[in-house]
Amino acid sequence: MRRTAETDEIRLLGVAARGHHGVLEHERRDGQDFVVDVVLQVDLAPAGRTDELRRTVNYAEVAAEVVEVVTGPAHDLIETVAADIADRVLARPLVEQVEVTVHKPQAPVGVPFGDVQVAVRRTKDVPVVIALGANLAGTGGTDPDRTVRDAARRLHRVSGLRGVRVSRLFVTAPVGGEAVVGQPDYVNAVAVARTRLAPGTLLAQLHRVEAEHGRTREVRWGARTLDLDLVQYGDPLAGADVTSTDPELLLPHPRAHERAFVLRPWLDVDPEAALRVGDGVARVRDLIPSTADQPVRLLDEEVGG
Ligand SMILES: Nc1ncnc2c1ncn2[C@@H]1O[C@H](COP(=O)(O)OP(=O)(O)OP(=O)(O)O)[C@@H](O)[C@H]1O
Ligand SMILES: Nc1nc2c(c(=O)[nH]1)N=C(CO)CN2
Repeated sequence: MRRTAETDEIRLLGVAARGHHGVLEHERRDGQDFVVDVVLQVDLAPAGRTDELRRTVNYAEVAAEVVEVVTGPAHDLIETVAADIADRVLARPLVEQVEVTVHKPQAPVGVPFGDVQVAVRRTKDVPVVIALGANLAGTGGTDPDRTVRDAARRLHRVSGLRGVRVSRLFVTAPVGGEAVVGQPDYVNAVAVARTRLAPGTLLAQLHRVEAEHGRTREVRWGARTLDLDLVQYGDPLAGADVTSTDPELLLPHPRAHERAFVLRPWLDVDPEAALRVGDGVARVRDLIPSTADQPVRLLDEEVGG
């Protein structure tokens, strides 16, 4: 079945408020009525499944945001009003695309007219970091390094991901204390990309790729044919990353900052990489020294190229 988020929508129509936007002096002075429609693309399947408000976008909050912009500082153009609203609504993690229409029915047009509207559409485009790992043979006995390479290639075909770049492959000792004793070494890599998908939708796509490679979810920290973790969603240096304490999707990944098997490949693909750690933001290159006790080596070094 086609992913539903591409078709699911919340439509908030006819939000009315008085504002002072306009080029003419009397518009600035007297104000007039503005009417705004907001159409949000949001994957509504999780909310439909659980009946939980936190799994969708609260349209009352969006309406309040619209009124705040319309009644807020005056702009010359309704284009600016529409773009402001669109940017604010799109910053909500679950919103993948937004279309905002601003109507100005009392605009000084000079001739009889029905309505004037501007409509802007904005699509999410967020940097993301995905960690790949494998330490068991896949379906048909595929080696872990082959599985990681295949999965990395597969990421290029995930609808809603673009600009995928993948690190070289690293061989890493299993991390996780007692739980990983006796496990074979892992092959790890990190992919950086941009996405228009909401975090949960992207994670669902990653789970699908894991399943295609024969991943079954059993023991926590158990050996696995393929593990894809969403390490970070958004740019922490711009203060534009999503943080989440939902156990189904913790963001940033709570253990990434202490894992050489994530940090080393990440630095390999992005020397300027930065990660939110608690209240601060650290460069990945500065986090690596404290993981020096975790054995990590380039796979290519091992096979001589
Ligand atoms: N940032 C995240 N990326 C991937 N899965 C996450 C994330 N945050 C929470 N999870 C949840 O963790 C659950 C268990 O995932 P998984 O079995 O891959 O954990 P793990 O790989 O054994 O441990 P770790 O999370 O320490 O790497 C998943 O069902 C998923 O919903
Ligand atoms: N070296 C290494 N150790 C791990 C890894 C991994 O990918 N590489 N993944 C784990 C759980 O996701 C637990 N431990």
